[in-house]
Amino acid sequence: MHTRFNHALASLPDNLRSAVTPLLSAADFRASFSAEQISTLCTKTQMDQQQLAFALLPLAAACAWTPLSKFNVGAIARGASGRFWFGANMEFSGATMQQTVHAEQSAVTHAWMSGETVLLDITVNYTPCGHCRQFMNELNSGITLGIHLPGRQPATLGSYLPDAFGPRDLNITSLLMDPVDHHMQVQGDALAQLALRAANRSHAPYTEAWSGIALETASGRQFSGSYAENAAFNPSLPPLQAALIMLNMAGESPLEINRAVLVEKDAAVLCQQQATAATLAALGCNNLSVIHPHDD
Ligand SMILES: O=c1ccn([C@H]2C[C@H](O)[C@@H](CO)O2)c(=O)[nH]1
Ligand SMILES: [Zn+2]
Repeated sequence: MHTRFNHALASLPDNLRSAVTPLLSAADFRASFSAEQISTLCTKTQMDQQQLAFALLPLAAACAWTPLSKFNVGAIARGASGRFWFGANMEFSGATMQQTVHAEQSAVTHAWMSGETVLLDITVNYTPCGHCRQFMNELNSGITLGIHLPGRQPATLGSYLPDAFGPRDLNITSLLMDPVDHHMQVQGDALAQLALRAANRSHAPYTEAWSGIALETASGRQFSGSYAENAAFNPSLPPLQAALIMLNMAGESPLEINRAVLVEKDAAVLCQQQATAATLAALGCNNLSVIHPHDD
């Protein structure tokens, strides 16, 4: 089991701690539980799914990477598949504040990158900031997404974001988590192909500046991330952040990246390269290659 869970695990009720420890200890644990695992945990703890989500939040928050604030936010997104997806905030020393990942963005992106196509709700240990409310308004579940906070009545994103500005205001019908394929192609090794697949799945209906990245860590594992654009532009999540979320959820350190390949559409109106290189450099990785594919 990753040592980051030790402290949070000790704070859980006894029956939950004993039921969840073997799951956290699995070699392939990636900060997510299947519907079947959730139902077993509910039975063993006599909790319903929502009580369980609240009870698991300390484990999600234990995944936070917070060198700046030491303020650990945990989120758990629940997919239509019945899976629970952890999310946690990530901050980067030596980069800019804009590179920060919020826990809600982490949980949403974790689910999306893993193949979930609809989210039902999200449970968070603090109230979602305005930026996260706007980020989540890009989802295909829209304002019906459930929001669960400790000590509050369950509510919808719509009630937390009245008078919302969203994709429809810009006549966009393709929403975040809708499956897409941009059919770009590149030559290159396995890491380049992984980055390409991420770019082909990216959500960038406002600019069509599709991009994706793949990272290889010192242990040889590879992680990819797709760009997620937002109707309000600024809350967009760059591809590097999506890949860092996946790397972090899998229990790897952002300081152990050896190599990165960024795939971004040729002659696009945006450019991820400089910002990506700057944040990677802050994490000690100066080995970024960039590939510009063409449409097929
Ligand atoms: O909705 C929120 C608000 C803040 N944070 C994180 C961002 C930053 O890392 C830290 C302090 O704002 O908390 C979240 O993850 N979600
Ligand atoms: Zn936020």
